[in-house]
Amino acid sequence: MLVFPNAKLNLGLYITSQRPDGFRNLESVFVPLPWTDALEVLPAFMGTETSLTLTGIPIPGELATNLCLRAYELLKADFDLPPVQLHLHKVVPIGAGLGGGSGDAAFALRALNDLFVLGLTPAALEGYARRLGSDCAFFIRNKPVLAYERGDVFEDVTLDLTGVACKVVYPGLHISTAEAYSRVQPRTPRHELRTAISQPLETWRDTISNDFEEALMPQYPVLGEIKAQLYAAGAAYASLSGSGSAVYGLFPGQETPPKLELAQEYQVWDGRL
Ligand SMILES: C[C@@](CO)(OP(=O)(O)O)[C@H](O)COP(=O)(O)OP(=O)(O)OC[C@H]1O[C@@H](n2ccc(N)nc2=O)[C@H](O)[C@@H]1O
Ligand SMILES: Nc1ncnc2c1ncn2[C@@H]1O[C@H](COP(=O)(O)OP(=O)(O)O)[C@@H](O)[C@H]1O
Repeated sequence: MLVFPNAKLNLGLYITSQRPDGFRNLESVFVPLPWTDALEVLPAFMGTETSLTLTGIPIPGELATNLCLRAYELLKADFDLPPVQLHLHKVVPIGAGLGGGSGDAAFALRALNDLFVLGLTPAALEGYARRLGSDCAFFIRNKPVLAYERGDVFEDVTLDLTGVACKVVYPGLHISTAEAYSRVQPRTPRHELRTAISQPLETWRDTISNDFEEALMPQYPVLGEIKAQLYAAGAAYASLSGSGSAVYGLFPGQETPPKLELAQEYQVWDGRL
């Protein structure tokens, strides 16, 4: 079975309070971004052990800690799964605020559920996904949602960005999510996100923000520079995604996003949501 785990963007991100479990409560709108990895999930050859092979962007950390294998082990603890042969071709930048690893984990759960006919409901899959990372549960629904608490409790949101031209710029800084959180002081959001997101996209520039920007932009000026370039090029809305370091711009009404003069080592995704 071949699946294509996509990335996500955060439209607004407010870190509202510290939780007793060490995590922060947040408010954010998550939307799928069709920048994808490719993940193949097959039953292993008879007599062979579970394996994971990797191509594409190198993934830091031990192979055993890869979220695809962790997803398999999590289900194996509850179901009599046979050994599997996994192959991940990594395309989505890592440590970019695009949830690439979380998407792999959620798509691995979904693929294993389908391949071995486990009969898990979307709600049950979300439960497993939550145990692999705060962001993972979103990728089970994989449609725009308002996210709360650890980023794993959702409310539906009326938002149709289908076809909106989008540019994502990844300047190659790997920012650790835990470190980024440690730099932010939780506070009450200045605008109500549910109300702001329901207004025309052109108003978001004044009403929707990401708390990580204030915390990270002084140390990494390149993030603010890319955001300014996206606005100068005509973006109706531009922001850091998640805890960075990817910055995106939305260009409604345009066929394709405009070209930008960027440093060569930056990775760019141009497309439509
Ligand atoms: C910031 C966000 C916004 O969507 O995305 P990314 O920038 O990572 O894509 C997420 O909250 C990232 O979720 P995820 O990447 O799954 O984080 P996890 O693995 O669960 O946690 C990594 C670390 O981030 C911190 N953390 C994460 C989520 C949360 N609600 N509060 C936290 O304080 C904790 O220090 C935790 O140890
Ligand atoms: N399949 C995977 N793809 C990417 N990162 C992974 C994967 N499995 C584990 N990781 C670990 O997850 C971290 C990055 O997660 P990712 O979701 O790509 O970034 P972000 O948190 O910025 O959205 C890295 O430390 C990486 O080692």
